[in-house]
Amino acid sequence: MTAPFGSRLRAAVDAAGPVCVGIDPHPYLLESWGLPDDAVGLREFGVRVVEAAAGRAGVVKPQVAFFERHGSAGYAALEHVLDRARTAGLLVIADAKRGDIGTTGEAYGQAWLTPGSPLESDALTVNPYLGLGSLDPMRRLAAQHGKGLFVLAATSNPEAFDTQTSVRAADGETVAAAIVAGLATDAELGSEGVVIGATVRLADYGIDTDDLARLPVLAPGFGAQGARIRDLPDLFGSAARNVLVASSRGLLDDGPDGVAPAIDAAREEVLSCLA
Ligand SMILES: O=c1ccn([C@@H]2O[C@H](COP(=O)(O)O)[C@@H](O)[C@H]2O)c(=O)[nH]1
Repeated sequence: MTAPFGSRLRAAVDAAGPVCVGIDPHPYLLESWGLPDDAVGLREFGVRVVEAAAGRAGVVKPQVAFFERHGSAGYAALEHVLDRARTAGLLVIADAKRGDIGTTGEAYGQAWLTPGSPLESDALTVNPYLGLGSLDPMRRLAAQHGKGLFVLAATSNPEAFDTQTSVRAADGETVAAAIVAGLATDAELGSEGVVIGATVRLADYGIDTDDLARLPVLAPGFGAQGARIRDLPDLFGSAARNVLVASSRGLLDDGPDGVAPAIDAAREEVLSCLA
């Protein structure tokens, strides 16, 4: 029986640190890495990031969209990268932001969260804006298979602000805070987590750091989007130890030989600011 995702995440972070390495093969990165913008280039790019991340970070996060650009060949490349990452002992969060009505959502869960599926990952980013309840089939599948979900709550992109800070009821709770409140907190570190951009201020969303005490927090926005690792304690307070410090371009921009040093530097900076 596989251990729950939350426990596996805690163990991975304790062993290798809280940096979550994005695998985002942007066309400009493929070119600067000397790789073709095709399935061969995607596969090589992903494998090089995995090799740099193994032992230096606990978690990688492939951005599915960049693989999807190349259709079925891109998906074959992604399957290879997922397998290499999991074989290397890295936890994989597939950043696909899936969400749909329940029956279709169940099929997404089967694709990404079922053991033996070609796209099997350890966790998946999911979109609750068709209603948190629409995620129930995926939540059941994740729990059944020891997988994780990261539910979009307060995303790093500025244009999400109005929707996610909307007050939905007389009690003044925001949409984002309601999503956080709706997640399972049945373990010291649960298997249902949230996506909260490192570019946002929790107070604007009515989210208290205590609300995050038992939730893994996937925090994109470090690096290229402007968030700074040294601000982690100010951004997340008492929940900072639950945060996966996610960065893609910031770790990838210096070319294939720059990835390992960039991960090392990020990990050291996180550990020193949390010490
Ligand atoms: O709120 C969110 C949710 C997901 N992302 C994703 O993270 C990476 C960020 O890439 P950078 O190069 O570090 O900016 C990317 O895959 C996004 O789709 C996010 O940025 N914000």
